Amino acid sequence: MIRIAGLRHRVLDIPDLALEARQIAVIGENGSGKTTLLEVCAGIEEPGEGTVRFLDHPTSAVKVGWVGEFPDRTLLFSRVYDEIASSPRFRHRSCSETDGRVRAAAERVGIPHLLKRSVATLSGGEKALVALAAAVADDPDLLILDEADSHLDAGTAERVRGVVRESTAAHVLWCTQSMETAAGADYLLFMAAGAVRHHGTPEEVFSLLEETCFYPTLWRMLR
Ligand SMILES: Nc1ncnc2c1ncn2[C@@H]1O[C@H](COP(=O)(O)OP(=O)(O)OP(=O)(O)O)[C@@H](O)[C@H]1O
Repeated sequence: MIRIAGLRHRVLDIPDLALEARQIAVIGENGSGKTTLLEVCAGIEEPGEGTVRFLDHPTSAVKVGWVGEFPDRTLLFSRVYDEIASSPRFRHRSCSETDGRVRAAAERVGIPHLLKRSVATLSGGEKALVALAAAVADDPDLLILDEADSHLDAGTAERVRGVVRESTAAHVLWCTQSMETAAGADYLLFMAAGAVRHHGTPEEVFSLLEETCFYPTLWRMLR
Protein backbone atom coordinates (compact mmCIF):
# COMPACT_ATOMS: atom_id res chain seq x y z
CA MET A 1 0.00 0.00 0.00
CA ILE A 2 1.11 3.58 -0.69
CA ARG A 3 -0.09 5.89 2.07
CA ILE A 4 0.06 9.66 1.69
CA ALA A 5 -0.51 11.71 4.84
CA GLY A 6 -0.65 15.50 5.28
CA LEU A 7 1.36 16.10 2.10
CA ARG A 8 2.12 19.71 1.26
CA HIS A 9 4.85 20.41 -1.24
CA ARG A 10 4.87 23.30 -3.74
CA VAL A 11 1.47 23.08 -5.43
CA LEU A 12 0.55 19.77 -3.73
CA ASP A 13 -1.99 19.59 -0.93
CA ILE A 14 -3.09 15.98 -0.30
CA PRO A 15 -4.38 15.45 3.25
CA ASP A 16 -4.80 11.68 3.27
CA LEU A 17 -4.81 8.98 0.61
CA ALA A 18 -4.28 5.22 0.80
CA LEU A 19 -3.59 3.46 -2.51
CA GLU A 20 -3.92 -0.31 -2.62
CA ALA A 21 -4.24 -0.90 -6.37
CA ARG A 22 -1.17 -2.10 -8.31
CA GLN A 23 -1.35 0.06 -11.43
CA ILE A 24 -2.22 3.64 -10.60
CA ALA A 25 -2.48 6.32 -13.30
CA VAL A 26 -2.28 10.04 -12.55
CA ILE A 27 -4.08 12.41 -14.92
CA GLY A 28 -4.96 16.10 -14.92
CA GLU A 29 -4.29 19.46 -16.51
CA ASN A 30 -0.82 20.84 -17.19
CA GLY A 31 0.60 22.25 -13.97
CA SER A 32 -1.83 20.37 -11.71
CA GLY A 33 1.03 18.68 -9.81
CA LYS A 34 1.33 15.24 -11.42
CA THR A 35 5.13 15.27 -11.84
CA THR A 36 5.61 16.82 -8.40
CA LEU A 37 3.53 14.01 -6.85
CA LEU A 38 5.52 11.36 -8.73
CA GLU A 39 8.82 12.95 -7.68
CA VAL A 40 7.76 13.01 -4.03
CA CYS A 41 6.59 9.37 -4.24
CA ALA A 42 9.91 8.39 -5.86
CA GLY A 43 11.90 10.11 -3.11
CA ILE A 44 13.45 12.53 -5.64
CA GLU A 45 11.83 15.44 -3.79
CA GLU A 46 11.67 15.66 0.00
CA PRO A 47 8.17 16.94 0.88
CA GLY A 48 7.90 20.25 2.70
CA GLU A 49 5.27 18.69 5.02
CA GLY A 50 3.77 15.23 5.39
CA THR A 51 4.82 11.74 4.39
CA VAL A 52 4.58 9.16 1.65
CA ARG A 53 5.02 5.57 2.84
CA PHE A 54 5.25 2.38 0.83
CA LEU A 55 4.23 -0.80 2.68
CA ASP A 56 4.96 1.17 5.87
CA HIS A 57 8.47 2.21 4.79
CA PRO A 58 9.56 5.65 3.60
CA THR A 59 10.02 5.48 -0.16
CA SER A 60 13.73 6.30 0.34
CA ALA A 61 14.05 2.81 1.88
CA VAL A 62 12.41 1.10 -1.09
CA LYS A 63 13.80 0.03 -4.48
CA VAL A 64 12.31 2.57 -6.87
CA GLY A 65 12.53 2.42 -10.67
CA TRP A 66 12.07 5.89 -12.16
CA VAL A 67 11.44 6.88 -15.79
CA GLY A 68 11.31 10.64 -16.16
CA GLU A 69 9.46 12.66 -18.78
CA PHE A 70 12.71 13.90 -20.33
CA PRO A 71 15.18 10.97 -20.46
CA ASP A 72 17.83 13.40 -21.81
CA ARG A 73 17.96 14.94 -18.35
CA THR A 74 18.12 11.68 -16.40
CA LEU A 75 20.34 9.32 -18.40
CA LEU A 76 23.73 9.45 -16.70
CA PHE A 77 26.05 7.23 -18.71
CA SER A 78 27.36 7.57 -22.24
CA ARG A 79 26.86 3.90 -23.21
CA VAL A 80 23.43 2.23 -23.26
CA TYR A 81 24.85 -0.90 -21.59
CA ASP A 82 26.26 1.11 -18.66
CA GLU A 83 23.02 3.02 -18.20
CA ILE A 84 21.00 -0.21 -17.87
CA ALA A 85 23.72 -1.74 -15.68
CA SER A 86 23.71 1.22 -13.29
CA SER A 87 21.11 -0.04 -10.79
CA PRO A 88 22.44 -3.63 -10.48
CA ARG A 89 25.97 -2.18 -10.15
CA PHE A 90 24.73 0.31 -7.56
CA ARG A 91 23.48 -2.68 -5.56
CA HIS A 92 26.85 -4.42 -5.90
CA ARG A 93 25.55 -7.31 -8.00
CA SER A 94 28.32 -9.51 -9.42
CA CYS A 95 29.50 -8.83 -13.00
CA SER A 96 27.79 -11.94 -14.34
CA GLU A 97 24.51 -11.19 -12.56
CA THR A 98 24.66 -7.58 -13.76
CA ASP A 99 25.29 -8.75 -17.31
CA GLY A 100 22.34 -11.17 -17.12
CA ARG A 101 20.05 -8.45 -15.77
CA VAL A 102 21.11 -5.95 -18.46
CA ARG A 103 20.48 -8.43 -21.26
CA ALA A 104 17.16 -9.62 -19.79
CA ALA A 105 15.91 -6.03 -19.31
CA ALA A 106 16.99 -5.03 -22.84
CA GLU A 107 15.22 -8.11 -24.22
CA ARG A 108 12.00 -7.37 -22.32
CA VAL A 109 11.93 -3.78 -23.53
CA GLY A 110 12.88 -4.80 -27.10
CA ILE A 111 16.23 -3.00 -27.36
CA PRO A 112 18.99 -5.66 -27.32
CA HIS A 113 20.26 -4.13 -30.60
CA LEU A 114 20.96 -0.82 -28.79
CA LEU A 115 23.22 -2.20 -26.04
CA LYS A 116 26.48 -1.17 -27.74
CA ARG A 117 25.23 2.24 -28.83
CA SER A 118 26.16 5.59 -27.39
CA VAL A 119 23.22 7.27 -25.61
CA ALA A 120 23.92 10.55 -27.41
CA THR A 121 23.10 8.98 -30.78
CA LEU A 122 19.65 7.67 -29.80
CA SER A 123 16.24 9.05 -30.76
CA GLY A 124 13.88 10.39 -28.07
CA GLY A 125 11.81 7.17 -28.08
CA GLU A 126 14.94 4.99 -27.90
CA LYS A 127 16.15 7.02 -24.89
CA ALA A 128 12.78 6.48 -23.19
CA LEU A 129 13.14 2.71 -23.76
CA VAL A 130 16.69 2.73 -22.34
CA ALA A 131 15.40 4.60 -19.27
CA LEU A 132 12.67 1.97 -18.84
CA ALA A 133 15.14 -0.93 -19.20
CA ALA A 134 17.38 0.76 -16.59
CA ALA A 135 14.39 1.23 -14.27
CA VAL A 136 13.32 -2.44 -14.38
CA ALA A 137 16.79 -4.07 -14.53
CA ASP A 138 17.05 -4.51 -10.76
CA ASP A 139 13.42 -5.54 -10.14
CA PRO A 140 12.07 -2.43 -8.37
CA ASP A 141 9.40 -2.62 -5.66
CA LEU A 142 7.89 0.61 -6.90
CA LEU A 143 7.98 1.63 -10.58
CA ILE A 144 7.20 5.25 -11.43
CA LEU A 145 6.85 6.58 -14.99
CA ASP A 146 6.30 10.23 -15.82
CA GLU A 147 4.72 10.48 -19.29
CA ALA A 148 7.12 7.78 -20.46
CA ASP A 149 4.79 7.06 -23.39
CA SER A 150 4.94 10.56 -24.85
CA HIS A 151 7.80 9.74 -27.28
CA LEU A 152 6.57 6.30 -28.33
CA ASP A 153 4.72 4.98 -31.38
CA ALA A 154 1.56 2.96 -30.69
CA GLY A 155 3.21 -0.48 -31.04
CA THR A 156 6.14 0.44 -28.80
CA ALA A 157 3.80 2.02 -26.23
CA GLU A 158 1.87 -1.27 -26.12
CA ARG A 159 5.13 -3.19 -25.56
CA VAL A 160 6.01 -0.80 -22.72
CA ARG A 161 2.60 -1.45 -21.14
CA GLY A 162 3.41 -5.18 -21.29
CA VAL A 163 6.78 -4.62 -19.56
CA VAL A 164 5.06 -2.56 -16.87
CA ARG A 165 2.33 -5.21 -16.40
CA GLU A 166 4.89 -7.99 -16.02
CA SER A 167 7.34 -6.07 -13.82
CA THR A 168 8.04 -7.23 -10.26
CA ALA A 169 6.85 -3.93 -8.81
CA ALA A 170 4.14 -4.17 -6.15
CA HIS A 171 2.92 -0.75 -7.29
CA VAL A 172 3.28 1.08 -10.58
CA LEU A 173 2.50 4.78 -10.57
CA TRP A 174 2.43 6.55 -13.89
CA CYS A 175 1.31 9.82 -15.29
CA THR A 176 0.00 10.09 -18.83
CA GLN A 177 -1.82 12.45 -21.18
CA SER A 178 -3.33 9.43 -22.97
CA MET A 179 -6.73 8.73 -21.46
CA GLU A 180 -6.83 5.39 -23.30
CA THR A 181 -3.64 4.38 -21.45
CA ALA A 182 -5.05 5.69 -18.17
CA ALA A 183 -8.22 3.63 -18.75
CA GLY A 184 -6.07 0.49 -18.55
CA ALA A 185 -4.96 1.27 -14.97
CA ASP A 186 -6.50 -0.38 -11.91
CA TYR A 187 -6.98 2.99 -10.22
CA LEU A 188 -6.97 6.64 -11.29
CA LEU A 189 -6.04 9.89 -9.58
CA PHE A 190 -7.40 13.00 -11.25
CA MET A 191 -5.43 16.04 -10.12
CA ALA A 192 -6.46 19.69 -10.19
CA ALA A 193 -4.49 22.61 -8.70
CA GLY A 194 -2.32 20.32 -6.54
CA ALA A 195 -5.23 18.34 -5.06
CA VAL A 196 -6.50 14.86 -5.89
CA ARG A 197 -9.92 16.01 -7.10
CA HIS A 198 -11.23 12.51 -7.91
CA HIS A 199 -9.90 9.02 -7.31
CA GLY A 200 -11.31 5.56 -7.95
CA THR A 201 -11.48 2.94 -10.67
CA PRO A 202 -11.28 4.27 -14.26
CA GLU A 203 -15.06 3.74 -14.59
CA GLU A 204 -15.72 5.77 -11.42
CA VAL A 205 -13.37 8.64 -12.25
CA PHE A 206 -14.20 8.91 -15.97
CA SER A 207 -17.93 8.92 -15.17
CA LEU A 208 -17.25 12.23 -13.37
CA LEU A 209 -15.26 13.57 -16.34
CA GLU A 210 -17.70 12.67 -19.09
CA GLU A 211 -18.24 16.27 -20.20
CA THR A 212 -14.52 17.12 -20.22
CA CYS A 213 -11.58 16.53 -22.54
CA PHE A 214 -10.33 13.94 -20.05
CA TYR A 215 -12.97 11.39 -21.11
CA PRO A 216 -11.34 8.66 -23.30
CA THR A 217 -12.27 9.22 -26.97
CA LEU A 218 -12.76 5.49 -27.51
CA TRP A 219 -15.26 5.31 -24.64
CA ARG A 220 -17.15 8.30 -26.10
CA MET A 221 -17.37 6.54 -29.48
CA LEU A 222 -18.63 3.29 -27.93
CA ARG A 223 -21.21 4.99 -25.67
N1 LIG B 1 11.11 23.42 -8.87
C1 LIG B 1 9.95 24.08 -8.82
N2 LIG B 1 9.81 25.20 -8.08
C2 LIG B 1 8.66 25.88 -8.02
N3 LIG B 1 7.53 25.53 -8.67
C3 LIG B 1 7.59 24.42 -9.42
C4 LIG B 1 8.80 23.63 -9.55
N4 LIG B 1 8.53 22.60 -10.37
C5 LIG B 1 7.24 22.72 -10.76
N5 LIG B 1 6.68 23.82 -10.18
C6 LIG B 1 5.33 24.30 -10.38
O1 LIG B 1 4.43 23.37 -9.74
C7 LIG B 1 3.25 23.22 -10.53
C8 LIG B 1 3.04 21.76 -10.82
O2 LIG B 1 4.08 21.32 -11.71
P1 LIG B 1 4.13 19.82 -12.22
O3 LIG B 1 5.32 19.70 -13.10
O4 LIG B 1 4.02 18.91 -11.05
O5 LIG B 1 2.77 19.74 -13.06
P2 LIG B 1 2.25 18.61 -14.05
O6 LIG B 1 0.83 18.33 -13.65
O7 LIG B 1 3.18 17.47 -14.09
O8 LIG B 1 2.26 19.41 -15.41
P3 LIG B 1 2.49 18.94 -16.96
O9 LIG B 1 1.29 18.15 -17.36
O10 LIG B 1 2.57 20.26 -17.65
O11 LIG B 1 3.78 18.17 -17.02
C9 LIG B 1 3.43 24.08 -11.79
O12 LIG B 1 2.72 25.28 -11.61
C10 LIG B 1 4.92 24.33 -11.83
O13 LIG B 1 5.20 25.58 -12.42
